Amino acid sequence: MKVILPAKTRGGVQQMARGLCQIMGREISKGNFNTNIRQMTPRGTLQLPWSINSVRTMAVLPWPFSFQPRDFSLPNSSWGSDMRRLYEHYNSQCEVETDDGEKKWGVWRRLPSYNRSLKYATGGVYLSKIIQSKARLFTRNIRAQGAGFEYVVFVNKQEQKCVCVFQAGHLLEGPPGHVHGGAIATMIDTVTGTHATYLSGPVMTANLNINYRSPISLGSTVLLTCSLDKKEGRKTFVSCQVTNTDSSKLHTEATGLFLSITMGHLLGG
Ligand SMILES: CCCCCCCCCCCCCCCC(=O)SCCNC(=O)CCNC(=O)[C@H](O)C(C)(C)COP(=O)(O)OP(=O)(O)OC[C@H]1O[C@@H](n2cnc3c(N)ncnc32)[C@H](O)[C@@H]1OP(=O)(O)O
Repeated sequence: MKVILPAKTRGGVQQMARGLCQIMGREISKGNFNTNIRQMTPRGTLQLPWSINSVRTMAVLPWPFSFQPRDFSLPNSSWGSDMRRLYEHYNSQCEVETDDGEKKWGVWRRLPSYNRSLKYATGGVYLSKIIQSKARLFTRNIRAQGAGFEYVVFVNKQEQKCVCVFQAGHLLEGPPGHVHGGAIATMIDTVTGTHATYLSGPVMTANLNINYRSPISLGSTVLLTCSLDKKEGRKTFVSCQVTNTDSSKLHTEATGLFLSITMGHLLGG
């Protein structure tokens, strides 16, 4: 499919490319996306977990990611002790110091939160400024700290695994005193989807199977642990377990199928 971009979307493409690289923990300066993608970091060679061609394909399509100044994945005053302790546990493994004092990436990587601003809807219709400016990632749309979804995602590329530390706020109530099943499903979809995207590039959820084993208390912190089951062509199969913080109690388990898409799919191409 050939996509011809309106001039005003090209800046957004640059922005999206930069956004992708920030998600991967790297910086990219304006204009060097195609030429310097393999040398964009002072820390070493960039190794994207999916093929470079798919990134190039994405880079010529109008799906701009935009980073807001606030990173919702960083600790805030609403985080309880379990949330902070687990954050520190994984965050301390994101960067390690060598014997000669040099800092290197560790096995884990914290993913910053992001807001994506899609300018076009299915059929290539340009979204109104009002819709664009009001659109929020579902899990980040409650402004009050601690009221909704407080979470941070860490990925481990070596083990093709990811963990999410999630503290469920009071606005997520389902059964009295416990978390709504839809809120749990939302987190599972978000984290498995993020993991599949990290491993395979842009995907959409095709299938999600969830078994609820024991309720989650409102206000508590749980761990979502996701692993890659297999990849078959466009299909990425991910499984997920939701447990208490020391993994001794299983709350929920799920499997998901994610299908790789092109941006044309979202634009109705
Ligand atoms: C870049 C780095 C960023 C990292 C940081 C990212 C952060 C990111 C944070 C946000 C994370 C949020 C994550 C939310 C993710 C959603 O919630 S997505 C929203 C919910 N999902 C949807 O709305 C999807 C709606 N469905 C569709 O659009 C289309 O059905 C799909 C899923 C794209 C598939 O359509 P298609 O591409 O036409 O595929 P199709 O030809 O029908 O099927 C292809 C194959 O898949 C199989 N298949 C299709 N559907 C199914 C199914 N349901 N069950 C079993 N098999 C199926 C087919 O049988 C076929 O198999 P084969 O015959 O090839 O063996």
